Amino acid sequence: MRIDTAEVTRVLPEWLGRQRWYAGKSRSGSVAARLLATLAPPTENAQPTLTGDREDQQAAGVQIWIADVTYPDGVEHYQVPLALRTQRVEHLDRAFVGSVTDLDSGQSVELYDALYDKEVTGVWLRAMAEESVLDGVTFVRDAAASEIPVSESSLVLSGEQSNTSLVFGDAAIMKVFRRLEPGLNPDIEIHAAFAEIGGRHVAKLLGHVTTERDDELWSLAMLQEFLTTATDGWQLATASVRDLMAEGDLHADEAGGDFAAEANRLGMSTAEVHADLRTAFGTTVLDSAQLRERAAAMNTRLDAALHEVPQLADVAEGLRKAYDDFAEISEPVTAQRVHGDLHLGQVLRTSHRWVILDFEGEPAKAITERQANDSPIRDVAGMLRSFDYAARHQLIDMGATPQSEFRAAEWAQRNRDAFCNGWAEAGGNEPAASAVLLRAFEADKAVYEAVYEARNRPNWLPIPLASLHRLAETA
Ligand SMILES: Nc1ncnc2c1ncn2[C@@H]1O[C@H](COP(=O)(O)OP(=O)(O)O)[C@@H](O)[C@H]1O
Ligand SMILES: O=P(O)(O)O[C@H]1O[C@H](CO)[C@@H](O[C@H]2O[C@H](CO)[C@@H](O)[C@H](O)[C@H]2O)[C@H](O)[C@H]1O
Repeated sequence: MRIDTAEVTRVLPEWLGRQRWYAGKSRSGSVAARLLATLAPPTENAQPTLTGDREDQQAAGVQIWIADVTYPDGVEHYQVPLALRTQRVEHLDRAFVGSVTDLDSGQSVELYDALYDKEVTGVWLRAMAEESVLDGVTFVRDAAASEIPVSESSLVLSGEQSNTSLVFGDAAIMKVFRRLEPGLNPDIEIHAAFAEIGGRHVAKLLGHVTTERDDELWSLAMLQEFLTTATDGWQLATASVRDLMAEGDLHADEAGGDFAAEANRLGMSTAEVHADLRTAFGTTVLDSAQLRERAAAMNTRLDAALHEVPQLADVAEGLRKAYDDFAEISEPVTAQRVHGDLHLGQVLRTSHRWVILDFEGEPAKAITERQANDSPIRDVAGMLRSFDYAARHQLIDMGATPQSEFRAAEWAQRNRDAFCNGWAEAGGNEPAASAVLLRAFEADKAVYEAVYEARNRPNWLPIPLASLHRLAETA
């Protein structure tokens, strides 16, 4: 079975535009498909059927395609693993990408997002367990072969994510990176480093997948142990806010489901992760010239954001003042590897401890930028933003009143303080002592969030905008 690149190029744009992880929705780019690798030819991949249905008995081929999207100011590359089938498959309807023609037989070939096709996802795990190289794609095993659950069936996680994650049984989770860039993905890099130093607050790395092109390494996927008993911080924090709002007039410390003790432990765990990152990668110092450069970059991000979110004009002057204060910090600032996109959706509470996930950094930044050392206050700011989000997002659904606004602000403040105290107690500096850094980082993050919300969840845009008003006023 051979399919024509031009035909794949024809069907991809409409499907891409519907994917949550596709960052190009608000821009017009031209899409060109290219075949990266064939992981399994159609005839060699027949799997025993799960359901016994006839349609499942077709042998699907598996290919990794890349969608190169060209905009006036650059190119983005998206990974699109495709399952090639000879017939439409009803239960895969939501993963249908398009129909093309087999160049050899003239028959129709039905293309599906392979990550939703349970009959083919085992290819990735088997190749990692066997440390295979398939058509230039290298499958690396980072744990014992017995820890790779090759015979488990997969299920795609349905959350709003930048990548696509599949859970195999309840043993492993594979994240397939969607937007690709040259370089070892920091998520793989940091998990591998933590395996060496014995970091306690991350999930175990089981394997990863890379390829080489034009003498550069590209990261395609990462496999980790799946933490079955875990609940994510966003669910726990928003349940606490719901409990509070359901009570008539109680304060956050009086209502059931108070989150502050967990926020405090989360702060401590974050400080331990920062210490592990220092052990693994060392520290550097940001001098005044570098601080000015970072402030200039924040201003540039604000300039770009103003084009997409015109409401930012009301706060721009105050934010620029926060960035000026950052540029004028006179003492050197200690820098290290950081998480880069820390928020409540990136932390899991297991029965033993908080675990931090997804060390990729902000998906919108280049890998080199995400690997650059920064102040760990950047992560503290990210989490503080998340407490604002958890408190305020329910006001969007239920409608804000002066009283609910007040109570949401009180919940956010209580948990922000608890987190900062935990971070300081476990070895971070007191964040309040770094107030200028904290305010600038919070502002920079909330500007990023304003763009993110405008593109993905416009009804949530008021959340970062409200915080930006507060930050602009205090600058
Ligand atoms: N090791 C794990 N164990 C259990 N759940 C996980 C694990 N890793 C990720 N998850 C779940 O998958 C979600 C997405 O993972 P994440 O790494 O944040 O992907 P993305 O880069 O797409 O945002 C997380 O919010 C979490 O709910
Ligand atoms: O997909 P990622 O987890 O890498 O991160 C992106 O999506 C996040 C939303 O899912 C977004 O986070 C923002 O919304 C969260 C609530 O859904 C909130 O807790 C965060 O504080 C807020 O930044 C994140 O910014 C984006 O990079």
